[in-house]
Amino acid sequence: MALLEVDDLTVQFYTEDGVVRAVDGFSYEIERGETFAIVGESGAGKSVASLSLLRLIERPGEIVDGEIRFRGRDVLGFSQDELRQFRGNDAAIAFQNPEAMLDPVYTVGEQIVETMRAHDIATGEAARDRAISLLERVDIADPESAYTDYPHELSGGMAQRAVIATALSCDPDLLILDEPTTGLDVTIQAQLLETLTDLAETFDTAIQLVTHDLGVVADCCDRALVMYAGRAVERAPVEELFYDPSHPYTAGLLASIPRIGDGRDRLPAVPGSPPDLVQVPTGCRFHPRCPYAEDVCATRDPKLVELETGNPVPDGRRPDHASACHEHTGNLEGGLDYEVRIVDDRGNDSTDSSGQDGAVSDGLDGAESDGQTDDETAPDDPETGGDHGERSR
Ligand SMILES: Nc1ncnc2c1ncn2[C@@H]1O[C@H](COP(=O)(O)OP(=O)(O)OP(=O)(O)O)[C@@H](O)[C@H]1O
Repeated sequence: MALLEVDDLTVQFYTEDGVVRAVDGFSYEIERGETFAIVGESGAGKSVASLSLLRLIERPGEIVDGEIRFRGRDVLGFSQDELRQFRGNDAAIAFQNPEAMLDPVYTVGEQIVETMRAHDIATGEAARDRAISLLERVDIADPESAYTDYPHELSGGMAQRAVIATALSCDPDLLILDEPTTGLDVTIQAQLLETLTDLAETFDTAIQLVTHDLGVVADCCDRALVMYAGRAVERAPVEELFYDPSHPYTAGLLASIPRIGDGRDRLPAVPGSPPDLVQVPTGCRFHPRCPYAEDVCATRDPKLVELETGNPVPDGRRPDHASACHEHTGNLEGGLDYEVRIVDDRGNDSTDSSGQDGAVSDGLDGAESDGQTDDETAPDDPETGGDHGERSR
């Protein structure tokens, strides 16, 4: 049994413009201890999907369908008491904006201790010691001093670490991190990602990482799900996603990551913008932006299918690699093959390609799992790809 199973999750917001289906029939699962990414452009529904896990969707929003199971328990059926226990003890969330999570009138230490007290984890001296050791675990240089600091006395990176320490204080099995590195300096970002990878291993904590930045995914995730207009369009182990993307949207996102040896002045982004979620396009939601769209794409909604079999992904089954594109159900007349050019740090090309017209992905140094992080290179070096967070938006 997976740690977390999400089946057919559907979340709506009732707005003046109409019903926004922010998450629509969304399914995935996370195993114990794994680092799983949900990636996509702004407005794809990543945060709404994450908030739903802790039942934090508020009016005018509502979870209208689907199931969320945590270690087999039905989260949507929890009583208020069970929910209170679940939040923090089983699953915790840390948002991009530390200011929104840390109360300015209490010290960092007081906030971590209070979280532990509220969840019956520790009180008094034991809570203080545990808080300081957590601040140390998230690599805050002087944890004793950070303990007595007010949030405004911490830098952005340190405040983000304090938020993560708070989220970890009740030893959750699942830590949800929503854009944890956005807005941070490249070097700090790389250090934080390293800390997260270490934490996941040491605490055996699963991480759901929400990001628009595929570079971040390459740095620290095991598997990833690409989300577009409320739906999963591709799911795969990270290496496979980078080296063998099977959805044109994923390939488009990959093409906008700067990389070593990239001589382009401007990085291509996926053309166009995400659809209005009140009135999503018919057929494949991505078809108006897709360079390969054929007639069938405008009329028929592609299901998420396993690439190996071409069959829909059964509920509760973890696919190796799945994609929601007519290409993989044989409905497209022309075939899609992306050219993937891997450029190593010596600038050598090794192109693995079946080649095709107008391939969009070319070069993926971010996928190399050689342990090298951006902090080993100059932050403003255009060849490091370190500022991909800004540019891939
Ligand atoms: N409180 C709300 N009221 C109305 N609609 C909302 C609300 N919150 C979210 N939405 C809708 O849900 C969609 C998905 O929002 P969500 O925040 O999950 O996107 P995201 O992928 O996390 O993007 P970002 O990275 O910008 O946060 C939005 O485009 C918006 O239409």
